[in-house]
Amino acid sequence: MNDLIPLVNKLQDVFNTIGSDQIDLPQIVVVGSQSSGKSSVLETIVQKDFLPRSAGICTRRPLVLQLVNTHIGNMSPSSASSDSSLNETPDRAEFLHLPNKQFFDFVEVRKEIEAETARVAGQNKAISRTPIHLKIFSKNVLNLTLVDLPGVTKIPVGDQPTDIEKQTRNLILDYILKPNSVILAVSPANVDLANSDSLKLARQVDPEAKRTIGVLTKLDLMDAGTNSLDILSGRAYPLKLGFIGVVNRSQADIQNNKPMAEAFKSETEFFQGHPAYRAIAHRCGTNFLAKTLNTILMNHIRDKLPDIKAKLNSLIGQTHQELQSYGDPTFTGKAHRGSLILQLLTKFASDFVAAIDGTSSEISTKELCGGARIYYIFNNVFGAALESVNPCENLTVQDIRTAIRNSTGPRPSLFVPEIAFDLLVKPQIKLLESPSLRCVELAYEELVKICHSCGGKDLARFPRFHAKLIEVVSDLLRERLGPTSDYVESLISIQRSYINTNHPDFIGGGGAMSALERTSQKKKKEMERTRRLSTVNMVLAGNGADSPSNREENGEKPLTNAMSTLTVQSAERGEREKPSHMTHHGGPNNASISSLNGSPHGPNSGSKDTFLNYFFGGPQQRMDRPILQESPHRPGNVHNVAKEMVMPKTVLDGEPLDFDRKLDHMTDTEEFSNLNEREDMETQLIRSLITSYFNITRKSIQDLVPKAVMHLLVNYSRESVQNRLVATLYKEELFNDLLQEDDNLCAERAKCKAMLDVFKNAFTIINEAM
Ligand SMILES: Nc1nc2c(ncn2[C@@H]2O[C@H](COP(=O)(O)OP(=O)(O)OP(=O)(O)O)[C@@H](O)[C@H]2O)c(=O)[nH]1
Repeated sequence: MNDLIPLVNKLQDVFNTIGSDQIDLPQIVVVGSQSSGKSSVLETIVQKDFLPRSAGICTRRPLVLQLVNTHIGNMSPSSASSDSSLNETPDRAEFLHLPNKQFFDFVEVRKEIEAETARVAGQNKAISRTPIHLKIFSKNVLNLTLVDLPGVTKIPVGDQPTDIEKQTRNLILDYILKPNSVILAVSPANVDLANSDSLKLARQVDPEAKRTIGVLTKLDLMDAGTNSLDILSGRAYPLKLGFIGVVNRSQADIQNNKPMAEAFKSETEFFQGHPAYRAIAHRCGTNFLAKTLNTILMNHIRDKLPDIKAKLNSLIGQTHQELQSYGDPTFTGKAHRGSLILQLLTKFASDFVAAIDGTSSEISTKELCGGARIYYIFNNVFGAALESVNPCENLTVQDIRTAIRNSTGPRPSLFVPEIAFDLLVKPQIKLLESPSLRCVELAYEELVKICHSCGGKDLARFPRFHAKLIEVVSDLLRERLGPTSDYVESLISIQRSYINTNHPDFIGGGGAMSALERTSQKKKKEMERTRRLSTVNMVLAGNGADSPSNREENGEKPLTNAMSTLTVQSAERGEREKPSHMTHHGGPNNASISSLNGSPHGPNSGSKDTFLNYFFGGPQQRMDRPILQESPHRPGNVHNVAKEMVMPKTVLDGEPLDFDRKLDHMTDTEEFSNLNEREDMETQLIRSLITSYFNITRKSIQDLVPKAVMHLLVNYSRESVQNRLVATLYKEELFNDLLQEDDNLCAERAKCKAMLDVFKNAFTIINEAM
């Protein structure tokens, strides 16, 4: 049983070698406010002057103190040569940070503690969390493991930081929070217990007071007539482990170098001679405290050992697993290099393919990744980008009019020419190029991202190999980016190279006209309604009516007039051009006129035969476009209307034409702002034709670009990645370089290996002891 404390000391030693605090080993933690007498208690237990003493704060680093009783043979393995020599060994001390040095002079021990404290915590009054490990071998001590902590301070002194109180409290809490710590709460008897910092802290972490043992110091300094019997007998403040009263050396005793043995004697005399404590003297004093602590610690260890063993078992499992994750260094040897390279390379390639296909085992449930992101790019990003393009983007009235004029050449504009539509729609199709190329880029960027996430933990071990794999796949992707972008660019060029007005979905001239007519009629009706309302208002106001003739005088021509004009022209063209399927008669094409003017045949019957249908794809004319020829039959009225559209008004009116001025105004927007009704109609017509054709092209681009990206970029790289990697990297001369392990990883593996050894060692120690 008495071997249990050395056992924990052994475990502590083992864990100290790797600085691991994963196992919460049973230990006694000494807690108290500054100058409450903590160090004095420890010194009395050890029966040696070995701790720093000064006016201010002395303990500035945790001191883990292992007391080893040499009388019963509890020597450290390093120093124990034979059992017979044990009793002859003088008391000595060893520091963990000075493994090869033994201290026989305890003044030197104190100096070393001071120097080591200053080395880490500095020369001022600051504190540090790094513990000092000290082992004392003596025949006068009982086996114990105690931790002396800095005392709780309230006000910073000297160079102490302003939050010194918080720092100290946190440090103390770190130690006493561990469930396997027994709290030795030191309180000076000459201060009211209600103000005891140590008991307050202990209660925070041990509210049931199960693992707190109280120590009352300075009982000799209590006011005359007062005593702490209530506390010591457990009536004032109940603790399961009880209170023990001690009397340490006073400052004067220390200064006078009062020997420990004498201090012991004085303490015993104090309790035995004190009227209040005489009855409990056998349960007071440092000697009794040391014995009690020894028993408490042993019982505590005995209780906790099965848990510690179980914890060690699981730690061994975890650490073993972690060690495996760093890879086995033996497999990088010459005999295995080739197969290792091939295995990692194949894993990388299959990760890449799996990420694209969405079959990866590490698929995220938090965000879109891999192939799903490519799908998202196609359907959402690219789709939305295409949808946002306005078919008539940057297309002003002026552009349309200029295009119409330019496309008629030196001749006056008679019809809305196909060439103008062609001229105008091509640059609009070009607007689809930029989002399409961006779609290629985005898919490319996604593939690059995918390749960066491939390889997993196995490859983290070989950073150079990983980087090389990424480089090769990135090169492959970059190679494919050019051809894919070129192809997509040519898809747009293909669309622009031939404007297929025969496309079944194209609205055509007839459709556009009908739509326009519907809109204009709607507008007209609205205008009529407004006029009627205003007429009523005027009549009511006693004013003249706004007759239709008046309106025409004011230059307001009904829209249908212009439509009729266009239709009449179309009839005339029909006459002149005589498509083979049309009947050859002298007058205008009545069917067309009637259809545009809302004939009972409806817009879908005769309207297809208007001149616009002819140009922009009326079903009958699409296949057999007639040759233009001058018709000898031109009814006067039609001729005049057409003439009016062809000839500038000034010429008709006989006014002299100022050519220079007209030339200046050719590109003047003002000219376009005063469009006549027919010109307005033409512009609107062109716009709706462009929109219709653009929408057809957009739909087809939206369909073709993702297909091209999948075929030329995604599927290509997916299928060729493995071959490319093997061809580029599976080369004997590269193996050494590729299999260079990461330095950090090697260090981590070594640390992990050491940890595993420690856990295994600790497990064996416990197994042997139990
Ligand atoms: N008379 C008397 N003086 C004591 C007793 N215990 C401690 N002292 C004195 O109180 C002062 C502080 O004691 P320490 O043991 O240094 O107190 P500490 O809690 O370790 O102090 P820090 O480590 O600085 O927090 C010293 O001068 C001791 O001599 C006691 O039981 N009786």
